[in-house]
Amino acid sequence: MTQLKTHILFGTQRYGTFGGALPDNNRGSVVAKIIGNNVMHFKEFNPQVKMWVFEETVNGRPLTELINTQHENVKYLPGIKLPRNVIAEPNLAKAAQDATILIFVLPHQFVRGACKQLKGHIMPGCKAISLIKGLDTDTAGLNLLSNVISNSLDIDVSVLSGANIANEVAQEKFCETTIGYRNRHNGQLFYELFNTPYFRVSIVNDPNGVEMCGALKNVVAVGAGIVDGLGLGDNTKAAIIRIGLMEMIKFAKLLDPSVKDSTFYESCGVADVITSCAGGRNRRVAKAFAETGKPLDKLEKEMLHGQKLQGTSTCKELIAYLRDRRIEDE
Ligand SMILES: NC(=O)C1=CN([C@@H]2O[C@H](COP(=O)(O)OP(=O)(O)OC[C@H]3O[C@@H](n4cnc5c(N)ncnc54)[C@H](O)[C@@H]3O)[C@@H](O)[C@H]2O)C=CC1
Ligand SMILES: O=C(CO)COP(=O)(O)O
Repeated sequence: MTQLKTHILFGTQRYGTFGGALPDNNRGSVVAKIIGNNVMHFKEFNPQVKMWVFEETVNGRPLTELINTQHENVKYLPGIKLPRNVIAEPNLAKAAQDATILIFVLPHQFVRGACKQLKGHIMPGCKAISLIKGLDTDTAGLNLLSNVISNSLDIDVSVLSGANIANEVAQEKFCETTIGYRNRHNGQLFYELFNTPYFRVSIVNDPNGVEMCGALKNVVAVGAGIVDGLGLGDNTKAAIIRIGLMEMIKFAKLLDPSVKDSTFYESCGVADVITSCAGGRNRRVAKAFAETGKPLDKLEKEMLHGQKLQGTSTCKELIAYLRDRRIEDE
């Protein structure tokens, strides 16, 4: 309750949700649904949620206009009603205008571009949370996307990650998720914003651990997909999952020795590895790759509407990092 009073002193809060997604997986809209409902329950939150949507034409009309009139992302999340207080906005700077909280839910390759557009257009003291599962691929060396956002915009960035396949969350099937905070006050604020009876949030003071889990599990899921595509069986897949999790821990600690073991037992750790190796896109595309031998970019076009598979780009970053370290060590 102390937290709530403090928020009221700050005045009302506005939100910008950054993201959209593919037909079978729309993380941005799913999150907008959760937040749109939750802000109605706490009076320190402004009841209007602005959602930046990468604009496109659907049946001859702008997608944002369709969302705002039908309250449904008819292209990417058909059949799921969005709360009426969620307003789609095609202009990024306008969507972020007046926001005191920014939620980043977009594919990793667009983060730097979005930050560039946002620079100089956000409220002082604004705070952010990143739901992105991937690593920055634009610079040499490994870089967390929360750092990219934080350094570009000079704001505090928490992280949310977990076993959260978007379709299932959209249907309100029970799951857990993990928020990693740097600033406890912000962690608690984001707990209030995201927690629901079907989307149960835990908060931990290990943002780097939470973020690395979300990026690294994609690599394990690619391995699981290859095992499935080659028909190697469930025992082999279980071995990939077990060894993969151990390697995730080892790698995360190599990058940041302060990462906590306990984080890997949260939803962002073991649970996300399991769900991604069972039902995620990384697994699905890798399985098709092993089965058909088609080039990856062709499969990305066919199965991901041209978006990049996160597991493989993360793999490339990890290999380059390990290679550079070995060279330095020698
Ligand atoms: N889909 C899922 O089940 C989950 C996704 N996530 C994470 O959420 C983030 C977003 O993932 P998804 O919603 O699945 O999207 P996605 O990876 O399927 O990408 C498609 C989305 O990117 C948008 N887009 C295309 N061009 C763009 C541009 N130039 N700038 C900005 N956006 C553009 C499109 O509007 C489309 O909505 C990713 O980091 C993902 O790892 C996290 C948990 C679950
Ligand atoms: O992160 C996810 C589930 O938690 C979704 O994984 P994919 O990106 O492999 O679909």
